[in-house]
Amino acid sequence: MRICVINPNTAAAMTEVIAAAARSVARPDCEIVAVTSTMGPESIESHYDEALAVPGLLRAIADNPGADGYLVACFGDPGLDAAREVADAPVLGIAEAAMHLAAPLGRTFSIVTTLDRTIGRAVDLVAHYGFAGQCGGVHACDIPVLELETNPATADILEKACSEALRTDGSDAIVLGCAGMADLAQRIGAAIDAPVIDGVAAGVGMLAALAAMGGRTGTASGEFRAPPRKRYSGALQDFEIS
Ligand SMILES: O=C(O)C[C@H]1NC(=O)NC1=O
Repeated sequence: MRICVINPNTAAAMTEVIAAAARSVARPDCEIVAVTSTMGPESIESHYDEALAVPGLLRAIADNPGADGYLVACFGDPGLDAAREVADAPVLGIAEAAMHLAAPLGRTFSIVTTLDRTIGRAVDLVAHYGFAGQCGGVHACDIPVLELETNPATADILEKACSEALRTDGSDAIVLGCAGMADLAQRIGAAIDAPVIDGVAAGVGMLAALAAMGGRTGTASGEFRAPPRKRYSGALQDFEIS
């Protein structure tokens, strides 16, 4: 089994964090291929960044054919539907996966993301995935994405934000709102004595289960079948990937 985990920003150091989290839960027979986008923003912290991250994500999928599943390792789940039209195997986003695995762990979960400007996107995804009744709230820890790895106080700040979120919302579990937080899930879970779900690990587990069940998208008649062929111009003139 092979699962392709794609960091849609261009920060290779963050991809290493993501890869380690993915491999920490992967089955022995599951190879994790970790990919860093080759074009687009160095981090994704706005709608603008999300939009500009999608071509690199789609290119990464097209350049890694034949995986049994693909994981979009960015909490905004950028380009998820387009990725499903291009991929030849199931595609999950880490926000989607984290919410699905947090739901059975209590009555409600809280999300702790990076900058407060990304809260709205997370709220939209909660509604989109059908968890509006189970998400007690979305909060920001106010650490920029690329500072998660460089700020020595990240773990303490995030632990405090998660503890505050549980108390404020009365929630039972935490969803970490950034792929760059993946290495802190277990430490924070122990510190606040509550389940803390990282979407990278959640996504790898769900994709492995889907692969074992023969799950697939992109059926000949389904919405996520290959897109119609057409010309693209300008910077996308040679962006032929399907
Ligand atoms: O939306 C966010 O703040 C987190 C999101 N941005 C990013 O570059 N990787 C992520 O997981």
